[in-house]
Amino acid sequence: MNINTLTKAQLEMKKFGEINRLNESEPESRPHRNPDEEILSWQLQTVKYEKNDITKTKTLFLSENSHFCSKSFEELEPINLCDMKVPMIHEGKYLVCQVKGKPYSVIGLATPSPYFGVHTLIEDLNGDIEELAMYNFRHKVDDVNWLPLGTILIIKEPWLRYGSQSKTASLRVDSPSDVIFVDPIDNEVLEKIGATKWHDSKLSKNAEVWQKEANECFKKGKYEMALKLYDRAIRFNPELSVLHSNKSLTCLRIGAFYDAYEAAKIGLEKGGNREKALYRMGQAAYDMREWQNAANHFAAILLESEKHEPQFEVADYVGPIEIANIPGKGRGIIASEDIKEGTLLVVSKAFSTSLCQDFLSLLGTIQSFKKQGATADQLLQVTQIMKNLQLNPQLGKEIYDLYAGDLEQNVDIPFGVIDAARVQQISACNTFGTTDVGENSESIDKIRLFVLPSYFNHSCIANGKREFFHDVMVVHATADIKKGEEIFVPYINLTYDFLERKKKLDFWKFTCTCALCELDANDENCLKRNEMVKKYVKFANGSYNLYSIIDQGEALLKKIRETYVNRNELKIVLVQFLDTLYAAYYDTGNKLKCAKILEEIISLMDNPLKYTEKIKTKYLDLAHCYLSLRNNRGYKEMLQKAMKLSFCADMEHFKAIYPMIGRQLSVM
Ligand SMILES: C[S@@+](CC[C@H](N)C(=O)[O-])C[C@H]1O[C@@H](n2cnc3c(N)ncnc32)[C@H](O)[C@@H]1O
Repeated sequence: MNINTLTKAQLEMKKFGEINRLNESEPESRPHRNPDEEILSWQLQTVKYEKNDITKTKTLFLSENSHFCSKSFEELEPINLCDMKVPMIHEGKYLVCQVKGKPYSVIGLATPSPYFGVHTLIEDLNGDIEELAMYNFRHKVDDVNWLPLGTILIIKEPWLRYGSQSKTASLRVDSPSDVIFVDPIDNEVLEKIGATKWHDSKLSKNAEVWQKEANECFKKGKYEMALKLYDRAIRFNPELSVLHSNKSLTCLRIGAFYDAYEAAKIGLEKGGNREKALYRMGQAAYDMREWQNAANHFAAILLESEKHEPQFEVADYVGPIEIANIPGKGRGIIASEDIKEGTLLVVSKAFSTSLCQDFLSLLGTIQSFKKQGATADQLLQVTQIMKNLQLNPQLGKEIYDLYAGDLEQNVDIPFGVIDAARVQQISACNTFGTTDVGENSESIDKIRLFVLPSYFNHSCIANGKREFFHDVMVVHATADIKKGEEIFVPYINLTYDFLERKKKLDFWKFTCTCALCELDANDENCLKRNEMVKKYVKFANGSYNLYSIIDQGEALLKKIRETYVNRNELKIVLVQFLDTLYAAYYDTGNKLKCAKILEEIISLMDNPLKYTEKIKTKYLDLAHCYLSLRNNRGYKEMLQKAMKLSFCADMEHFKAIYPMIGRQLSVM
């Protein structure tokens, strides 16, 4: 290809390829940088950006390899920049440094999902200067204030490599557990790392001064800063109970639940307010998923105080199921006893959620580089998981046990260590786009990671069904299941045809062998049928003539029926087609015809697929039709069926959890 015809993105990819090769070359001594020149040029660049109001977030390509240090700080030896090589991971070493350049944010484009990060300039103990890229530390892309100038860092096993934009060396950190932040007032640590010259002797040694500052930060919602300052105050006066109590509340606000629990407990031991401490411990235990422990604390408050009602939320529930090894599928979930259709199997609160309000228009850049799953919501999910793990390292084991794609399973990751590449894989393999019950099924805008439900394998014809109520997943049995049988949930929407289903499932790298996929794979009419429907849908969408849509639809319906003559079950495409035709008849007001079509759809789907969201609404549509046709018995019967398929005990329950249906019922 002529170089002139290459697009900007292609050129960048080409350059990226060259730099990748460079990063596989033999390590050489790190090129020296002139500290004064580097700092000056960094400052000039920052001024230029600010003056021209250029976005301070840059996008760059990242190589797929990643590194994390599994050793504790005590096991490492110091190293300085002048003794480093490039490209090289300096295993067994740590680098002490201080932030010297105003950071700017970056989005690193990597597979399977991108990383948020910041770029800055650091100085080591000898005064040497290097660039540093730190990924996965914060959730918000444009937030760089957490890394102010002068911050003292210890980087475990520093990784010096050639950057993706230029051939200059820079340090890269992917896993937040590879950096230790040092308080400039903490002489003990500074002495240990030989950095007493950075000790800030002008700072007060009075705990109450720091308590006051921490309280101010807390009031302004700057919780991370508040936490740092409470810790500083505690260093100067560990006996002051209120410091621990305030620290506990701050930890709750940022989601560090185990620390919140410990701090409240210490506050209580040191004579702090009992009710507050019990409440905070209860809240923290709830978030630690220690349901009974949480309930005990709330009950204690209730017993001891008449003033407050305890706050109730759902607890996780595990029905008669267990995790087991399934040949050819890794692990899966099986029934631990005979299960009846409709049984509640799991209630699970999400471990983390990518919140749609965190989407920034800027993240559109990521979507344009989208590969499989490399979407902005994946990125948010990955940073959320890492944040949760960083704040609650106790949760590491259950997360690292989850399926991680091609990465080796059952590796030992030490407590508190974050393996960024693994988290990325876990997020890609186990998070699913979810639609809350009662929401429009088109609005899939949140992805969430659940722990136990991640062990369900997929089947299009499943015997389990999951539903989402905000960050809670509920799974029910949709068929009778025998003890020892595997329980599946569908990962994808069944309105997709065979090829589309196959394509979607390729993302999880397996081929579904359920009855529907087997039938479709061996059905010589499958592709022809799908093509006919696609062509018709295109025509119907582009036509305003209802009667011509119906005429052509009826003609095609005949042909579709013919393609199914040798097949007696799971005629999904016929169902989809009837549904399209139903919509056209609905617009003509022909209720009798509508009822007939809906009756056929329902009879064709009288198998576990009747639980799919779309079919459930067909029962309601039919109820609607029967009502117009003054068939009251039929109306009540269909409502009862829709309610049963929603796993609801009675009509009030049905309306409460499906407000959309409730509204629909009220206009019937
Ligand atoms: C969310 S995990 C499910 C739990 C996983 N099997 C484990 O061992 O932890 C998704 C992965 O499970 C496997 N899987 C799920 N359904 C499968 C199926 N029907 N056949 C084969 N493998 C399947 C695929 O490797 C997929 O990427």
